[in-house]
Amino acid sequence: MTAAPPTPGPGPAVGAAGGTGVAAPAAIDARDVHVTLGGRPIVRGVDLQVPPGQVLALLGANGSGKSTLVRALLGVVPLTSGSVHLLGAPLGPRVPWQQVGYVPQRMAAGGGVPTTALEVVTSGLLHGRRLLPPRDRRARAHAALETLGVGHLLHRRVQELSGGQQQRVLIARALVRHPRLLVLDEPTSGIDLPTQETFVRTVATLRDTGATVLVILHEIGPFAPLIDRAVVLRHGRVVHDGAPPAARDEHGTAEHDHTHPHADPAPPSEGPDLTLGVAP
Ligand SMILES: Nc1ncnc2c1ncn2[C@@H]1O[C@H](COP(=O)(O)OP(=O)(O)OP(=O)(O)O)[C@@H](O)[C@H]1O
Repeated sequence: MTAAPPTPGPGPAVGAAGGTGVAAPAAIDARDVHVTLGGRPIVRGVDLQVPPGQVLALLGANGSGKSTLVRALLGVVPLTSGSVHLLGAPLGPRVPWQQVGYVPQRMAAGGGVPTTALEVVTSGLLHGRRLLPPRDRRARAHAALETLGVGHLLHRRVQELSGGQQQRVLIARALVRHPRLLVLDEPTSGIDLPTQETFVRTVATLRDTGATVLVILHEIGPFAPLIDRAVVLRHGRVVHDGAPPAARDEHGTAEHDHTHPHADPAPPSEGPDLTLGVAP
């Protein structure tokens, strides 16, 4: 019989939990993930292991496959091949979904149906095994909205709210379940600066509780101090994985990260060929 390999397989333990010597599973463990949509390969062989407590920014030009990758990681779009474990469980019913928060990109908070912020946020307390909200749902929804500075909107119809307010309601819906893994798809895009700063404070608070955060960003912007690691996609492949890329040259201002806003320029080529300036 051979000894266990030193490198972990799918669903590995990657860190020590609380000094007990018991290793905690990776929050995300994706191996050789491929996604084809409409006959076109969109995600092409992505490996991504995210240890518990890490704040990871997923960057890349428009159309590089960021949203598709995240949706595949969460089981929203099917994998063409590869494997994904979340919080130690293979993608599927064994994932503790009540501990996973997801804020999709560009979604109207009410989905066009007249509904209040309370109802939207409370829906974040439901999952496959809980079809009725808990009794303390109102207090929990209010607390989540308060975290984002909009507790006073609890009984307002979301259709009457501004884009930034609706975005805060959607984030509150993800936070109300106290996620161990929070995934945000461009939470700050098109949002006013005060709301962006509120998001950053909220993510910092969540990070301090040991949660893992994966955030798709067009601009690292106000998130910069929080980002432990940046992964850059190009044409569905990882072309950088490490420190956040440094802005440079004509893009060398704090306001302009060169991963944005240019569309993924050339047709897919074989192998990664993007050179990025990386902060030491
Ligand atoms: N359901 C789908 N069917 C076919 N093609 C799709 C589908 N969803 C996305 N695509 C294509 O996949 C590519 C990647 O899209 P995706 O939204 O993942 O990129 P992105 O990096 O998140 O872009 P952006 O920054 O603009 O949001 C695009 O060319 C898009 O048109």
